[in-house]
Amino acid sequence: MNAVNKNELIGRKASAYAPASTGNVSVGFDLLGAALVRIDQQPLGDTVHVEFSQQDEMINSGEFAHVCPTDKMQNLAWIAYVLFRSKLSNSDEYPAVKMELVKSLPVGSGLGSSACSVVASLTALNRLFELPYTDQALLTLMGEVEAGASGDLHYDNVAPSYFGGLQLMSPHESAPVINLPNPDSWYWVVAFPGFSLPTKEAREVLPKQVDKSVAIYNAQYLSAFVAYLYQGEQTLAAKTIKDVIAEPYRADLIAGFKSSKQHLLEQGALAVGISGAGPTLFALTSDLAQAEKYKNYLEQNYIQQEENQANKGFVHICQCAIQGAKDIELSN
Ligand SMILES: Nc1ncnc2c1ncn2[C@@H]1O[C@H](COP(=O)(O)OP(=O)(O)O)[C@@H](O)[C@H]1O
Ligand SMILES: N[C@@H](CCOP(=O)(O)O)C(=O)O
Repeated sequence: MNAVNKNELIGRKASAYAPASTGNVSVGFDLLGAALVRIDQQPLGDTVHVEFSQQDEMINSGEFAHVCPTDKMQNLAWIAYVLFRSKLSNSDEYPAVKMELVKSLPVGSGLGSSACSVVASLTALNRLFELPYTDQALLTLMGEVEAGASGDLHYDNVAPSYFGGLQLMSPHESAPVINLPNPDSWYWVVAFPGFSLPTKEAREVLPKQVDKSVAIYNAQYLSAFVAYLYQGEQTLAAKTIKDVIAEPYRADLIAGFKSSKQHLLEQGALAVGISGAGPTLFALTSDLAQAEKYKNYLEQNYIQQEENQANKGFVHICQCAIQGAKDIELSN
């Protein structure tokens, strides 16, 4: 491409919205994740707008812009862009990029906030550059950037945020994710208490090895969960959600988690667990009226009410989002 054509690209725009996700879903540590959509259809995720421009530029906007690093080289959305570009064989043929990250999720929340920025950024860029990367290549880039933030490679946030649905990571590189049947009868009540728990920190408390009995329980719960979903037994599947790997070590890091979990299970919740690495709690029910009750309870009892918090807590009723960033089209 010659210089004139390069200039002609200036002003071309693309955008992407990446939904929040809940990693692990308790029963599949680092292997299972669900994309989330609020039932009131309000956004719960990040949006990225990109545009070919004369010079590189990055701006943060949105409700949680204040929690984003101001130095663009520290911002995962921009780090993703640098990696995206570094692996393009014809990178020199394209102009600079102006990026706006509309940050709608708190950081260190357990809702895949870092993944949202990475997925929205790479999806928007792939559109802007006219799809140089396949889904699989893009997923690999997403995993690489996410690993830089959390300390370990795990796809359980980026995969659902990009593809939507309830995604199980496959051991086969050629088909890295399995889209499980969508548990459409479930309402996910997600409560972010208003304080952050960095994923890196929540991974450091986990033991490096697990007992044989724990490995067997984990295999039993996860395999039964998947089998029930394929049998259409969504309630049984939800009741099979149990975390024997991370929750025993992380629960004490999250003020109010144990008491809220006990209360919600007594009220009939199908499952209650830590969303991702926490501190967000999720509770499942197939009854919307119950979901509203859990929401009220969590607003009163799980959300931290202190003044001067950097983040405000929130509780939302969600469902598993069918669409991820890949299929959500935004008008610029
Ligand atoms: N755009 C971004 N969105 C979220 N986190 C970001 C972003 N850019 C840089 N970061 C940094 O990456 C780290 C993400 O923390 P992490 O606990 O993994 O978040 P989460 O669990 O919410 O995904 C934080 O140190 C945060 O400051
Ligand atoms: N599998 C990861 C999930 C981290 O999710 P996040 O939303 O807290 O970043 C883990 O449990 O560490």
